[in-house]
Amino acid sequence: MSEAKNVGVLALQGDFREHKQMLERLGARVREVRLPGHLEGLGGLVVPGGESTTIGKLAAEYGLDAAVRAAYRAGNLAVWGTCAGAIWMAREILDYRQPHLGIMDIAVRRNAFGRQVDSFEADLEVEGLDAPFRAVFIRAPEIVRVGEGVRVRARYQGRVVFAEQDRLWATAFHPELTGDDRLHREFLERLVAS
Ligand SMILES: NC(=O)CC[C@H](N)C(=O)O
Repeated sequence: MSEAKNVGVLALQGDFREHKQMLERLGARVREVRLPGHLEGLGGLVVPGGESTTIGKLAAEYGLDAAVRAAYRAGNLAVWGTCAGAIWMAREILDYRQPHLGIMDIAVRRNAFGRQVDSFEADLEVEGLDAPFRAVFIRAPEIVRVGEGVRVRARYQGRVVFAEQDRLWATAFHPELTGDDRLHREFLERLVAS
């Protein structure tokens, strides 16, 4: 990468440190975002996995949901939600009422891959990548509906686990937990330099 990109990780709850480390290894300047003011000057924001109800409540309490929505609509923020982060981004969450960002035209079902298997790994064919991506699923959601402007980039057993809409990404899996940094690299490369 020729120039450092300014990117944030939402650091309210969940495994934001793993994302931060991976982004820093790729040469990005990474800021932990806990308050609306921390969004200033960022080209992208990664929302980690964790517990989507907790993330949603804390984000609402600190005014971060409104601030992220505004920054996205102003046209200068890319947002990537992973697992709980993807749930937070979804317009619709099946069966639950919880505060969320709701900017991405998808519907998700939490904990969609069965109670008996809390976590598993799988090699996914991801559109745009030339070799399979080892994906870690931990009590993962499924993307059950995608709107018209949404591109499906990966499925697992026919179910959507990676969706892209404009500057928004939602992955049901955890791309920060293996050494494979191809998606973090692509996310950074696409950001407008700031
Ligand atoms: N690994 C994760 O982020 C799990 C998400 C969690 N099951 C939720 O619904 O919030």
